[in-house]
Amino acid sequence: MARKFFVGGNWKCNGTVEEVKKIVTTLSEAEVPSEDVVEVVISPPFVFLPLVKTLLRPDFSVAAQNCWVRKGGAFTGEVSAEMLVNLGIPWVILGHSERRLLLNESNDFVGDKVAYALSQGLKVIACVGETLEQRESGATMAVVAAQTKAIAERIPHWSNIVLAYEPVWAIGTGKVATPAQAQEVHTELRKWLHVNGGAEVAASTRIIYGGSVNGANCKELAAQPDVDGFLVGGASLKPEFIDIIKSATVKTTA
Ligand SMILES: O=C(CO)COP(=O)(O)O
Repeated sequence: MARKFFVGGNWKCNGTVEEVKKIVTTLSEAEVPSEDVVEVVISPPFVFLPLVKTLLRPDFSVAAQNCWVRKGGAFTGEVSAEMLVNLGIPWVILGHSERRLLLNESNDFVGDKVAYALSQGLKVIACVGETLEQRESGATMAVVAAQTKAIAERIPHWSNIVLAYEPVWAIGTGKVATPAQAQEVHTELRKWLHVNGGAEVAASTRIIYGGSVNGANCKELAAQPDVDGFLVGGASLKPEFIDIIKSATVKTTA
């Protein structure tokens, strides 16, 4: 099954109403490949989700950056999966390294969140990735496999999940993984999916790369056979995000 190229824009904790309107206008005016070629998902902070959803072009969709691990209730400061569904938000990013590391979200906790979000009908961008220390000690695959396993053992199927490989050392550092480094981990992750989920899951699950992706490096990364798209941070706030969306055509012209 062909894997449609996927480009996510993770705005993280950035933006004002004015900036949101400006970025969304830039996106609306851009000429990009059709929905058949690329799936684009924009992820603003919670407070801007309704505004972005209202203003965004209909061929792009929106994602929240997190949600609560179970049904909503007395959990001050949290936003539940049910609320996202109620607002018509189709996607949620879960397990981002900034939450794993800064907010101590464990593999089990992230796995529980992914399972609950899926059970409520959300689609999930599930993030995995190693720190520099882990990479240098040769633990990359063990780390991402453990993170993926904690998700896999809790979910009924992979059909509504995009797996984002985001090496922590490449996030916000300008130090992008080389195309070979990205391809190597993506291949390993696909093998892991094959062994643990079967041939169909391995062939159809999109594995996207995140970490210092920009307009200049996206094409070479996109050309890697197991790179099915990107999760973009800093560059998703800039006009070069459009070039990153356009890198999807590397797959169709290959
Ligand atoms: O964390 C990321 C996307 O989720 C990547 O961030 P940067 O593109 O800013 O490195």
